[in-house]
Amino acid sequence: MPPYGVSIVNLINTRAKSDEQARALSFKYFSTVIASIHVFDIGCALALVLISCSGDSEFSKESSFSCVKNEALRGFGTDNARVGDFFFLAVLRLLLNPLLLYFGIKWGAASGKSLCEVGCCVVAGGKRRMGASHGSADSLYTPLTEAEDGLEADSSALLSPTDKLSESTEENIAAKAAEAAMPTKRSTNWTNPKFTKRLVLMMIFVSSTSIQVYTGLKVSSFNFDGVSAWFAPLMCLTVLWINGITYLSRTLLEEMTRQSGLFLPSVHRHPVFFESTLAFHWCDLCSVRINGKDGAWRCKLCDFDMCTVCAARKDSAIVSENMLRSDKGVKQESDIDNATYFKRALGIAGNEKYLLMLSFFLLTLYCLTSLALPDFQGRIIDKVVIDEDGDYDKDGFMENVKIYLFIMLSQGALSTVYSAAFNLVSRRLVFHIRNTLFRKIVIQDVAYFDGTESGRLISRLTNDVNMMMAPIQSSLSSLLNNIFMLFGGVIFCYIKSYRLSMLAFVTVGPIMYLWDLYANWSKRLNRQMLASWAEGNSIASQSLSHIRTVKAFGTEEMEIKEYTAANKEALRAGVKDAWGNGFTTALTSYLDLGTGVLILYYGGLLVMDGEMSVGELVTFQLYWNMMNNAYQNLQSLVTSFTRSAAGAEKVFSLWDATPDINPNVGDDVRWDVKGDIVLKNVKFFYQMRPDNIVLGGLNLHIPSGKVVALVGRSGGGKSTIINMLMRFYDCKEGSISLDGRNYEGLKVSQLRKLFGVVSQETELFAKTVAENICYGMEEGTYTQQDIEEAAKQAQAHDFIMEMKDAYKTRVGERGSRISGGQRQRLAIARVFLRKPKIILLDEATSALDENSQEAVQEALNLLISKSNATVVLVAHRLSTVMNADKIAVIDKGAVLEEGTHDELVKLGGIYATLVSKQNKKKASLLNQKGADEMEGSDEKGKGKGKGFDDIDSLLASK
Ligand SMILES: Nc1ncnc2c1ncn2[C@@H]1O[C@H](COP(=O)(O)OP(=O)(O)OP(=O)(O)O)[C@@H](O)[C@H]1O
Repeated sequence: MPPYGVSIVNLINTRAKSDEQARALSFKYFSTVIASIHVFDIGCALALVLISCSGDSEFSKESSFSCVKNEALRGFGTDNARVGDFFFLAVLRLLLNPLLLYFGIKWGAASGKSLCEVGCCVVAGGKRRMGASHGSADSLYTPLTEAEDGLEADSSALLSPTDKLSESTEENIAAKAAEAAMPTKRSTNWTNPKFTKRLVLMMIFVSSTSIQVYTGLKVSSFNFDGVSAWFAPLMCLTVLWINGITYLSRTLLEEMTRQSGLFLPSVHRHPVFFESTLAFHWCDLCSVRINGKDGAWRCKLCDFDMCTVCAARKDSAIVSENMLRSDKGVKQESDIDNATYFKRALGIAGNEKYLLMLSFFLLTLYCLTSLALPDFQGRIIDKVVIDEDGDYDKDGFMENVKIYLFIMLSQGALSTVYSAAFNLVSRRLVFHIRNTLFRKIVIQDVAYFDGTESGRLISRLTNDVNMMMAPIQSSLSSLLNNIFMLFGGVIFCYIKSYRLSMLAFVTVGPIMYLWDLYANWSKRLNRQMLASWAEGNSIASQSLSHIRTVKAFGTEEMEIKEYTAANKEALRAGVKDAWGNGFTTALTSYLDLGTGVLILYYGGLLVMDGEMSVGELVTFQLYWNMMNNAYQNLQSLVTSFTRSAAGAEKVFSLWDATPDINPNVGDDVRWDVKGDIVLKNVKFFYQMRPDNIVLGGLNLHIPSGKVVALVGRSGGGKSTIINMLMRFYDCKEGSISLDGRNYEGLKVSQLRKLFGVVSQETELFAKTVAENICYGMEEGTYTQQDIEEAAKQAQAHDFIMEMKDAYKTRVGERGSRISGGQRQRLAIARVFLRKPKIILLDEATSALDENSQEAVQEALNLLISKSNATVVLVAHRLSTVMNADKIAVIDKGAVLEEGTHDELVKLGGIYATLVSKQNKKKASLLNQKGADEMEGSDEKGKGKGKGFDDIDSLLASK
């Protein structure tokens, strides 16, 4: 039995929109079914009494009412031919069960208030608060980054979007949440809800097991001679009703008395439940490790954890990581329940429908052969037993052996073909899903990647797809197989001997109950164990990836100690679980074995009485085992299926998500682009930091063919302007136009082809130098000579030729095998090769040392002078911007000054101050250098010239 079982209640919970609704739904469904079963139960018992009454000549003379009354009172003790006790016990169940449930729910309910009661719903309120949605009507957005009245209505909405999200509740919800979810103190008095609940659960278990044992024994020893043929099935049904009522009542009680869950539809699709022991996990919203002392919220259906801090934050739904977001905000993930998942998965499998149908057909045949086998095994045994005439039926024996052999061989062949067919379907599906999903990920907006870790995306491509495919790959076939075996097993058991079945079924309830108890306990331990392993892995991977630092600091022993401690924690939980598992296995095995012994003992008696043959007894045993195994397999399959649906939810959400900046939507860029760009009243903030308004109404004209330099304080928004020019993001307000055409109306895949970019940190691929230079160019549009020419212009050819494999040298992941300056020159070579209309240089030399800077700067100067392109240059040194056609001083998201160098110096503003500071600094450095030279010290002056024209340090100096 899997420790992470998913119950019917969990599935019902996913349909609710609040905790109260979840319980109300569970109550409605469960109580209706329980009440119906009670009606059937009483009906069955009454039918037994009536049949017994009408068939008895002694009673038929009496009035029907007194006949029923008398019959209902008889049957206990030695009166084995009467069924009044069945009626009496059914009435007892009808009275006792609701009473126990009532007390259990009333006094066993967890005392903590629901989170919504204490105000945590403010987090969930994203959806509730915001009615309007972005974009098109069919958009799935939960419009979290937008205030209710829209950005246009009020610029303050843009300036502090999170303020708009806050409602009056500013209390410390985390503390309240924890308090609400804290289990009540341990005590064993009657007022303790936990104790009361356990007591009631125990009473339900004991009462139902005793009634079941009594019923089983009664049926097995009942004298069926001369009674109606309806007696047997009606009595058998009684056992089914008892088991049903017990299981449903227990589940209902657990659900109605559990701690309150939390529904945060804007953060996670399923309800989450507080777990005080959840440690070593990582919060899925902030990626911070969960502190063991605080506990956390956990989804029972999928692997989603949320720390108490995130649960308390009112902006969790806006800035949380790993949410499905596009340029305009967080999108709501698709709501995929088991049925939808199944339909969609089959929809994808639609291309393979013939193969799939063939697999199902073969599987059905396989199941039928499996169900036929035990019967023939029994027949063969019967043929080797001496019959009444003291003979063996040799012919019959041979015939049955032949049929058995034939069925076995066909079964083998069928299983080979159907599993091969299923395998084929699943492999083709995985191929299709992976390709489509990668495509879907790559086309997402840059905003999506801002809030997602690449590791998660890789996991989505691998783990989530695998998890989602698991049922189709293997479970689907075994699901059908086991359903067949379960129902077939039960039916054949009853056909072979309902008396034996009745007796054997007595043990099913207790076995299920014990496994249930163990599963709940083991679940906690297993989570602890997995979390400790994850912790160990994290320690190992961190120390191995930073092995030089570990060695330099001599912290090998410390790392080993931490790693061992995490593993020790896992071992501790593992040992506990092993004991628990051993104990439960022993107990349930005894019950299982007990059932086996019971079957053999009572079956033996039936054989001796001539009621069944030896072969039939063996057949019964085989069907019983078949049914038992199928039941256990189904338990884990349902869980795996539900978990797959949870994995599929993420995959399908991404599958369905269309980016707001769709690369292939918009007008073609067909005209002869001049490169004249106008930014008009552009307002912008990044989604992950909506409180930080980066551009607050920026206006800037970038004339075609000119060099425009952006200067200003770090964090002022210069790189953001470059991002906006590349249309990585759209403006929240205002507009950008290219040659008079609105950016947002243009096809972005074509727009981006107009640009050549050299950024602060050049990202190279783990490919060869040549492949990196021509990255993104269509084959046939360039030659090797073009690549080399571009490299020469970018001052990269010499260092490339110095490498052993020259242009075929592989540069390593992110270009790690070459220096920063060399990487930049390859980036410049890319631009030379592409010959773009617009060149964006975003502090291309800032991450380099003095020597590399010079070489790269030279290459850049050449690039600027040779190309007729429009150039936007973000610079951190005054010397690089002085020759620009236009200099714009950017600070706090606005253009403070603009003009040529001379104009700005004349203006006497910030830029002029920078220039005069630079001049002073230069003079003082020269003086210092002169003094040093006179003192004969070379060392003192070293490095002081560095950054004398660095804009940031000039702005910082007084
Ligand atoms: N992806 C992002 N998500 C959230 N905030 C961001 C992101 N990128 C930048 N910021 C923030 O936006 C503001 C402007 O950043 P930007 O990189 O545009 O400044 P900059 O002027 O280019 O600075 P620098 O000269 O240091 O590169 C900063 O406050 C920065 O912290």
